Amino acid sequence: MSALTEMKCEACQADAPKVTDAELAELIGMIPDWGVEVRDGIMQLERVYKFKNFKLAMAFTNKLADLAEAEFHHPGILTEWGKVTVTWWSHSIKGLHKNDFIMAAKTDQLLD
Ligand SMILES: C[C@H](O)[C@H](O)[C@H]1CNC2=NC(N)=NC(=O)C2=N1
Repeated sequence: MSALTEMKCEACQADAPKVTDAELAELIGMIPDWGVEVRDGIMQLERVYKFKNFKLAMAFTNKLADLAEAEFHHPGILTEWGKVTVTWWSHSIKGLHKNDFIMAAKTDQLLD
């Protein structure tokens, strides 16, 4: 159980600061299975989860949807046969907020 999974997302206002480079370096080290991608200039966290079939991939997707609703912070999700690609970033600031790292850690917990 990492410190991130103990935290709750905070309401992310449009003027909320993006994580600094130093915060990014510290936080990404707490979610070692996640990578950083930049798409259309927006920094995002991304991980691909592998499953035995589509039914298991979909079950994971539905659990993730419940988590997102509970935290009111929502991922990008690509669900395919045997894999789910999850992407976290904060729409309101067009970049990464601590919320995204919290949600990535909580996404990993869905596998437990
Ligand atoms: C309209 C806006 O996207 C929503 O109000 C909330 C809910 N979910 C959200 N999810 C994410 N990832 N970022 C947001 O800024 C966000 N804002």
